[in-house]
Amino acid sequence: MRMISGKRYYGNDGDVTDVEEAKQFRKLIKELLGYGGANNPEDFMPTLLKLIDFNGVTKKLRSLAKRMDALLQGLIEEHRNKNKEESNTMIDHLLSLQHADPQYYTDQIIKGLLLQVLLLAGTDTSAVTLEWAMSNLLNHPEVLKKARDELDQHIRKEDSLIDEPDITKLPYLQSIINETLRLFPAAPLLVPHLSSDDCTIGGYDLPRDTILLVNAWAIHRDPNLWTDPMSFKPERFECPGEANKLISFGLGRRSCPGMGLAQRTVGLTLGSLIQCFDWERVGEEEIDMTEGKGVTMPKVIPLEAMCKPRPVMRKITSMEALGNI
Ligand code: HEM
Repeated sequence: MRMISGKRYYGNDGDVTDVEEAKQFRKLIKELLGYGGANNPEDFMPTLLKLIDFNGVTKKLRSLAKRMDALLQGLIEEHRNKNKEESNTMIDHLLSLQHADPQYYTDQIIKGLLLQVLLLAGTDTSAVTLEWAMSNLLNHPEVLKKARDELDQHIRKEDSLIDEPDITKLPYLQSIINETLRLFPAAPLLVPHLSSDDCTIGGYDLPRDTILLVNAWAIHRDPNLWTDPMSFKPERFECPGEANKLISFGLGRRSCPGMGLAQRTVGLTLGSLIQCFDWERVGEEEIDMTEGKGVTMPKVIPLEAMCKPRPVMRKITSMEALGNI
């Protein structure tokens, strides 16, 4: 949200911009993601069940949409009334596009882009992938060490931090992300598709207008496709072509348009966490890897870990304190 609106909504109360607004935002996002993963019987018997609003989902969704719309409209108005020189957020940029092309960039379109593309499709997917990646690393210290060695070898200067161009030159870090997306895809059933015509998939005849869910989670663990599928082994991606078997971002025309951005942000954040801190589990026992419900497959038990700054971090913070950065 800091990129989108310049406000911080997550963290401790002392860190967020407006405690009440932050609480309201977090509650709305949680509700929204919960409904995204819900199996709604109305989708399967629309005519009959919609009439009686079978389990009240439609009503709850309408109320949720109204509250979310009001929050986003409030943010747009705040930015509209702000001094443009002071602010450089995504809302500001979308408002300047509105200025140039008011017919297309209406408030409605801006709210849709903010909510669906940036917040729903872009944020939680990348955040849960990072959490699963860190959990895997903490359960496999030898992999964590290998990743740290790769980073230290590549970034030799002791006061330099990993930057975006480094990511493509860190194949082991990339393999860790691929292996995380294989075992814990952030969209395990991708996004529901609807057949626009009669078709045959995998020997099954699908009439037009059938909802089709692709079980990426199961395909990524299929022993006919992967050797030792249940084990976390980033090295498997050293074999050319293995990464092409992943469908964590979907395939074809409706595949994820944010794939490049996600790979950069997850790579840069994970690389920075490994480069800047030494990590350990809180206790002796392994991190629990049980998957929870929800459209982006969160962990049932959120990750908790201990970290200690590495020398590069200490160097950079002391240079910062001296005003050299
Ligand atoms: C690790 C991070 C991410 C994962 C695993 C992921 C995965 C996916 C998947 C599986 C789909 C559906 C593809 C299909 O059904 O065939 C999708 C769609 C989409 N993603 Fe992502 N995504 C991620 C990050 C992002 C980011 C950062 C953005 C944008 C900022 C984004 C924007 C979208 C949009 C707009 C769609 C809908 C595309 C359409 O319906 O045509 N995603 N994503």
